[in-house]
Amino acid sequence: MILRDLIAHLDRPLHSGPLDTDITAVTSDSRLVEPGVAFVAVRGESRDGREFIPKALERGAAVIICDTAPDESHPAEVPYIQVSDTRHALAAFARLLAGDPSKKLRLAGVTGTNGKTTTAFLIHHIMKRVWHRAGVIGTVIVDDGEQTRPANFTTPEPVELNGLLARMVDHGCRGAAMEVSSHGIDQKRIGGIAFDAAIFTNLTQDHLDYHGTLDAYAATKFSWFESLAADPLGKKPVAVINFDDGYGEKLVTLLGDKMPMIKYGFNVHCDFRANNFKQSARGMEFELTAKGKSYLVRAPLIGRFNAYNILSALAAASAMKIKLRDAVTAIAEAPQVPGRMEHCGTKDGISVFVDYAHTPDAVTNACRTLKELNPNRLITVFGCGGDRDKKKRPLMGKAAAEISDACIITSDNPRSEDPETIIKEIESGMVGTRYRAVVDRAEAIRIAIHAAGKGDIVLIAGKGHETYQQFADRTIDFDDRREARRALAERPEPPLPPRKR
Ligand SMILES: CC(=O)N[C@H]1[C@@H](OP(=O)(O)OP(=O)(O)OC[C@H]2O[C@@H](n3ccc(=O)[nH]c3=O)[C@H](O)[C@@H]2O)O[C@H](CO)[C@@H](O)[C@@H]1O[C@H](C)C(=O)N[C@@H](C)C(=O)N[C@H](CCC(=O)O)C(=O)O
Ligand SMILES: Nc1ncnc2c1ncn2[C@@H]1O[C@H](COP(=O)(O)OP(=O)(O)OP(=O)(O)O)[C@@H](O)[C@H]1O
Ligand SMILES: N[C@H](CCC[C@H](N)C(=O)O)C(=O)O
Ligand SMILES: [Mg+2]
Repeated sequence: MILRDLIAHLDRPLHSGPLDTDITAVTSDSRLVEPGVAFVAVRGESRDGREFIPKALERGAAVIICDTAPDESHPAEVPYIQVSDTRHALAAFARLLAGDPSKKLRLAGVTGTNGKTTTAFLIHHIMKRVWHRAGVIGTVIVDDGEQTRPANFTTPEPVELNGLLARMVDHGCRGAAMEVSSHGIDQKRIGGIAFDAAIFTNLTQDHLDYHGTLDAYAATKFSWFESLAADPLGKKPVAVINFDDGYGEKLVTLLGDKMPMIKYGFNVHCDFRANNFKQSARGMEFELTAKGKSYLVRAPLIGRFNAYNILSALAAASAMKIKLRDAVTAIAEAPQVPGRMEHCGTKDGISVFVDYAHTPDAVTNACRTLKELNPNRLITVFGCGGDRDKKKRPLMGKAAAEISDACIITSDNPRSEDPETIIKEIESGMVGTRYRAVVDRAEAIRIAIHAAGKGDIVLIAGKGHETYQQFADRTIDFDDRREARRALAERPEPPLPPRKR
């Protein structure tokens, strides 16, 4: 695309150098620059992209985009564009160079502290059942309609994101579901992406390391809805909001009548309302009241929180013109979301579940759900990630201790931090229950599963689908599900029953 046409989409850019240059791609990483590629110098948290302008020029950058004026040494023959917001420019170039793919798909975005991955999986499943081809982008996998691969980010950077959406269009997908993280909103990774449905699942404590306060975190989430209301980008996006959640209620008030809205939850004021929720170890059912009709929803998922995820998936599907009856039928065969309340086996009357609960609210939900299955005891194994929100550590401890009968505190991904220090911070919130600290996660899992007896449930929380464990100096292969199965298999065989006389 010609540079002149690209910069027409930027907000009052200042420019120098030739504008008839052909631009083939864009990047914010100097290491990926080649001739024909535009380099956007983004100021990050640890590095300032402007440091890498000389490197980008050396590698043949076709244009430099920056938020300050060029220095004197800048070669006159290389165009230089000065903008007020480099992340906005990066997103705009990425989108335009990929052919603005979000406009060619029905796209549902999911934001909120918990439930994004699950909800995106559910919407993707419904879309595939009804439209045959659909894509998904999130924490666990990306599926471009033909190939599935493990994800790098929850919400990818603009070049990867638009490239994925373009491949979905090429592969004949009619729609896609994607997770919208608060980092993704704040860093404008979703800049210019046109959504048909925007879901708000809930907001509870997480990511205070990044956002500072819960209100600032909420404001970031809300800003996505406000921007869709102010500029729907040629679509008529519907906001799908959890109206049982305090922040969801605030969002409803904030949006007023600025955009169409579906409120969901268990309370009587909801447009998509659940009632008569029941669950067993195998799944759940509830009555859905929506659009003046009533439906019996059955799903092979457990946990009242998953009823919320299902409600929002059904509401989003309906907002995207999928017949509610078809969506309800599809949900009855919803897939297992990897590492979300994943049952990893039963032996000697002991059941083991792996769940990605890594926030205080998620730990509460996961523990409560399993307690509702009436185990003899609930034994919870968990830790907290290093280099992430420290304030959630005692709160996760408190949540696990309050509901579980026994806990083993262990390491999650310690990253650059000392695992024992993280464990101490968790311990400071633990009251009431019996617990032990075991730094080695495999050992902690083994101890819990070997100490369990008939009728007990073991919950291994925090790492879900992850297949690695990150330490300061190394990353190892690690999978809670594999460790759980191994520990179950290693349990000694029960003694033979006494001989009949
Ligand atoms: C906190 C955070 O989100 N950080 C992101 C941020 O990093 P940063 O601001 O520190 O960037 P930086 O390393 O200082 O680099 C600045 C710029 O210099 C460029 N650079 C750097 C080196 C070089 O040689 N040449 C060069 O051009 C970089 O490409 C970058 O554009 O910008 C980088 C590039 O744009 C991202 O890769 C990086 O994500 C890091 C890896 C990360 O871990 N992010 C996580 C926290 C994240 O985004 N998570 C959310 C999920 C959260 C959830 O909901 O649970 C997600 O959506 O995945
Ligand atoms: N709607 C919900 N409300 C509260 N807790 C939930 C909800 N859905 C899932 N959870 C809990 O949160 C955990 C993470 O769920 P999920 O992966 O769907 O969320 P996420 O928002 O994608 O998380 P992340 O931001 O880490 O990717 C689950 O394992 C479960 O314990
Ligand atoms: N998206 C979350 C995942 C946390 C998962 C947990 N296992 C950890 O490593 O802290 C984050 O990056 O904060
Ligand atoms: Mg996720």
